[in-house]
Amino acid sequence: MGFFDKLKEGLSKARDNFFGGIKTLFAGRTLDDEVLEELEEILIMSDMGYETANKILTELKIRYKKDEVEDPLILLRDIMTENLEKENFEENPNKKPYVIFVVGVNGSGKTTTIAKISKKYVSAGKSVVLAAADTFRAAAIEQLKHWGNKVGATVIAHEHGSDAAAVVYDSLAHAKAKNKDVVIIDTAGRLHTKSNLMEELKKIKRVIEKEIPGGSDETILVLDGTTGQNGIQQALAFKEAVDITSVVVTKLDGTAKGGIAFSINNQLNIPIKMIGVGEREDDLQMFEPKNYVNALLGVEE
Ligand SMILES: Nc1nc2c(ncn2[C@@H]2O[C@H](COP(=O)(O)OP(=O)(O)OP(=O)(O)O)[C@@H](O)[C@H]2O)c(=O)[nH]1
Repeated sequence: MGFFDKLKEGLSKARDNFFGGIKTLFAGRTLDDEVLEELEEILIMSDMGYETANKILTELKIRYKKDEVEDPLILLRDIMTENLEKENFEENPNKKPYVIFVVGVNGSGKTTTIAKISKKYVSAGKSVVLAAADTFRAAAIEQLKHWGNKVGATVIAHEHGSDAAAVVYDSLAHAKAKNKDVVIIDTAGRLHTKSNLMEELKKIKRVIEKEIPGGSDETILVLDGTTGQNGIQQALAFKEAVDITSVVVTKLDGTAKGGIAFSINNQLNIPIKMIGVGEREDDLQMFEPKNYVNALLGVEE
């Protein structure tokens, strides 16, 4: 299956329940008040947030009149796509070691994401170090070792319960000493309290900044796409603690809504890097706004 077909299959719940209805709604009709009202309802229900839905509608009304478009669905597709486009920060993959700091609550899909990113680098001939800095959950270290073995990355781990920042320090020292290309840092998704977790992440950030000029190259937040507005609140807390550079949204196959991507872009103002649309490893794809919107709306192009 090609990646667009996978994306389409993964987003079928969101398309069947919300966005796909727009195609039927628009079919053979002009965009009168009745149609626009129904569209507004669909957009708001999809989890994209009231403000974003209104922004898209306003733009649609203006451009529909001005551009004299033939197919309003394509115009809507373009406006939704523009709404998701956000310039990604500049990656400098030749910097050594290139440091990727990964955060997110337990179960969001952090491990799957780290495995996928590691594999990408190893396949490109780069040496990868994985830092097992989730020392709180016993199984997390084993899980990371398993993935390290599978993809061919070195895993630096201490004992369960040890200081997470020390694991990060050792991983960076190892990478520098052995001239490794990439360091990916796995972190805890839960500690005794939320403030403990944020303090631990800040401490790790300080260690990275001390050891690597300019700090981490990327700080990725992994977010479960089925959590809706709760997930956005969660993301704000992480953003405040560690300056997120991009978001990976997982489990989009498990949501009937799918508007969360728009909320991330607009409410959090952070670009989306990848999306997960299934449990298999190759279901985590680079995020392409136009493909995403085409798959949601059922537009073939
Ligand atoms: N349906 C679906 N499941 C996913 C996706 N991404 C991850 N999962 C599943 O979600 C579960 C949690 O993923 P992990 O990668 O283990 O998550 P984690 O954040 O590392 O969680 P902990 O190990 O608990 O910290 C696993 O069962 C994954 O297979 C996705 O895009 N779609």
